[in-house]
Amino acid sequence: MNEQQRLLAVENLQVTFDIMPRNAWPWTRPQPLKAVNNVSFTLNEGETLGIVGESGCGKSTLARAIMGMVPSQAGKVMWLGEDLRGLNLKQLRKRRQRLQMVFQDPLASLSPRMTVGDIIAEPLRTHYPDIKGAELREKVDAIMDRVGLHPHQKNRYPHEFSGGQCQRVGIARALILEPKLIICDEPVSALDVSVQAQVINLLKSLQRDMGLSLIFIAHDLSVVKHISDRVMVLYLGNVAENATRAELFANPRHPYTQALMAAVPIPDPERDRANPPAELEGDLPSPMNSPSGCVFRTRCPLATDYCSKEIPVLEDKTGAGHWVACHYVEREEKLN
Ligand SMILES: Nc1ncnc2c1ncn2[C@@H]1O[C@H](COP(=O)(O)OP(=O)(O)OP(=O)(O)O)[C@@H](O)[C@H]1O
Repeated sequence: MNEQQRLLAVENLQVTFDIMPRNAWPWTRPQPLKAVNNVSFTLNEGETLGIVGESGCGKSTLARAIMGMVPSQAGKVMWLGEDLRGLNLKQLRKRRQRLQMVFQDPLASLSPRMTVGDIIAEPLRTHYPDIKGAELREKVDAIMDRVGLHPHQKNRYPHEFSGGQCQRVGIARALILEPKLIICDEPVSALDVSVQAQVINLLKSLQRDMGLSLIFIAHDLSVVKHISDRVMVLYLGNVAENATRAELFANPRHPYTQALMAAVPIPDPERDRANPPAELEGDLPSPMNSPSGCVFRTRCPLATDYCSKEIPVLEDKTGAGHWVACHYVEREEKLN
């Protein structure tokens, strides 16, 4: 590790929901749905981690579990060396000043009855009630200006703004407490393609100028490519692969990552055009009934009998931080 400070270390995090089957008898027991299974990763100050995977693979649940918005049953969420899972709500609220979230649906995540100025000021009012009047207005104006909104728009309501502008309001609200990390849960997937690039560029410039760390969640590898330092691929609540952006895009190793790449026709000079990876077939299995052994085996072109018996360990296959959970990806030490 370099000199950067370790902000977040998620260790073997597990989130299970108890689900009542449809048309269940009153005496039926709820069934466990493993949404996040033994997920581990680290994030340093100033770093951006992209998290990708199909719909339902546990990205949002992971984000919410880190924030303490859904309960996790096992593991650790080490934030600046302290396990957030061991804190009570009051302590957690205090830590959340430095740990903010931006949500997928910009309009739905903003209160329709509040002006955008009040929405942006609310976290400051809650955490620092002494800041008011001109000082509060100045802070709101400055942050609106920083995210590309005109401060004179602060008396308007969210429905008067476009989707992209609402997302800027959401980002301003997250920024006003000067966080160290913002978890962006699919912040651009509800936006038009032309607006997506603007919001991604805004986040990139904020990250650079303010030394922020970001966790950027998306379905699409092409979206995280432009913003991430590292990329983690999730499948059915499990980490399939985690590598630097350059490594992952030049040399995707897990068959699931390869299939995701094949599904997104991005013009990419690093891709091997002669041997394109196979596209993904079939649907994501239900997390209430995960396949035994390797969870990806039912859709994997490499799967053998062995994969149904043994769970692959997430292993650094290069010795240089390219983590893959697959029995058939060979270890190959990188000689530096
Ligand atoms: N509050 C909840 N109660 C029960 N099950 C839940 C809850 N939240 C999520 N799930 C289930 O957990 C699994 C993971 O869902 P999650 O929303 O985290 O996936 P995702 O990868 O973020 O999907 P998307 O990209 O569609 O948002 C899904 O099977 C989902 O139905």
